[in-house]
Amino acid sequence: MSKERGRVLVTGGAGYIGSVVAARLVETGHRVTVLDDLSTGFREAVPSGAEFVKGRIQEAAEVLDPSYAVVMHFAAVAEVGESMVNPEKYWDTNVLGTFALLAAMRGAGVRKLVASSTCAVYGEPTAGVISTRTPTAPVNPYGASKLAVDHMIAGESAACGLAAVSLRYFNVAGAVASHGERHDPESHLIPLVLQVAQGRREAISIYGDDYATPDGTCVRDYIHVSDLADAHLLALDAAAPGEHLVCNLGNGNGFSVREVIAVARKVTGHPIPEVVVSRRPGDPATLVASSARARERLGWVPRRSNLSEMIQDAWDFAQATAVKESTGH
Ligand SMILES: NC(=O)c1ccc[n+]([C@@H]2O[C@H](COP(=O)([O-])OP(=O)(O)OC[C@H]3O[C@@H](n4cnc5c(N)ncnc54)[C@H](O)[C@@H]3O)[C@@H](O)[C@H]2O)c1
Ligand SMILES: O=c1ccn([C@@H]2O[C@H](COP(=O)(O)OP(=O)(O)O[C@H]3O[C@H](CO)[C@H](O)[C@H](O)[C@H]3O)[C@@H](O)[C@H]2O)c(=O)[nH]1
Repeated sequence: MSKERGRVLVTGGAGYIGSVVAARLVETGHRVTVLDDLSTGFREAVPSGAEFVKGRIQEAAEVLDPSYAVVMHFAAVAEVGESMVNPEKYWDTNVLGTFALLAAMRGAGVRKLVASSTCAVYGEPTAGVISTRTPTAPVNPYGASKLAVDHMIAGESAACGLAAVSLRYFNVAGAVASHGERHDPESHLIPLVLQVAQGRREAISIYGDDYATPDGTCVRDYIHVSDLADAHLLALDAAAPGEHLVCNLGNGNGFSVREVIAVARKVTGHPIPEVVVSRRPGDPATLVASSARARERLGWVPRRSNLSEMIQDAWDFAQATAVKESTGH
């Protein structure tokens, strides 16, 4: 557990991953302020015990002051498909937004940052698992914008002594208590599959079955959001001033789209009909992590690596959310 007990600004703390980490920070005794514009997040996802400021990261200077010890930066636009058709939104929010956040941190003398990065920065590596030594070569504007952010953070660390950690998540899944994946419209595989099981969709569309993978569908490395929260707390004290530490976070196991659907059938007991449609532009065939550096530098060990448990937790969250929506509370 971190020794840090100063104020923490959590950008994007009304979103899926940010709200889970904000809740964990509150539980472990940190004073948390969430800054979120609610563009994709939900006010009710902000944990009780955290202060909430509705606003954009572009205006972070209005919130940050020297009482903050660290910023945890989750706020972003993060849809691969959308980034292919609306790339300027990705440069605007992810790059210009983070640029403004870093300037605000400099102005307020906040010298620690833990930021969300993504496996999308690696593009489509041809061989083996992806380590932090794998060359970065994004194949969509989302990944390109997040790589630009990582470069910006590296420069800030070198020039201004920022202690920074970029955590490159692979495919985040699962839920923790009342915090889970909830986007409107939803685009991610597991919540969509579960919407079929709930009767909210007729079938799950498989985006292509002609990839060079064992069953022809895309392979991803799914990581439980609770394990991600562990890594964020460990990251609080991991970098030295002037250092930009980059770690991958995944389990090192790949599951195809068809395997995910098969596990979801077992978890939900629903037949979950599938239909194969054309590929989604910008999707790499296979993304599987080596998290060796996270283990070495953060002492991080994933504890919830079972896909069936991740989908069970996501299912419990989806069912509880459906009840809340139907009863209004
Ligand atoms: N979900 C994944 O599998 C995954 C994988 C790799 C990386 N990531 C990264 O993790 C982070 C969180 O992703 P998520 O899945 O929780 O997404 P999310 O959409 O649930 O959360 C993002 C939050 O940021 C807020 N936000 C967006 N633009 C903002 C702005 N300009 N100012 C203030 N708030 C703003 C949104 O309202 C939302 O609450 C992102 O940086 C994303 O790139 C996610
Ligand atoms: O209805 C769907 C939705 C998704 N998929 C497939 O399922 C896999 C997973 O797709 P998601 O949309 O759930 O996740 P992505 O792999 O596109 O994206 C995730 O990983 C990215 C990095 O590649 C980003 O970090 C992003 O934020 C994060 O959600 C992909 O092969 C996609 O083609 C389908 O077949 N049908």
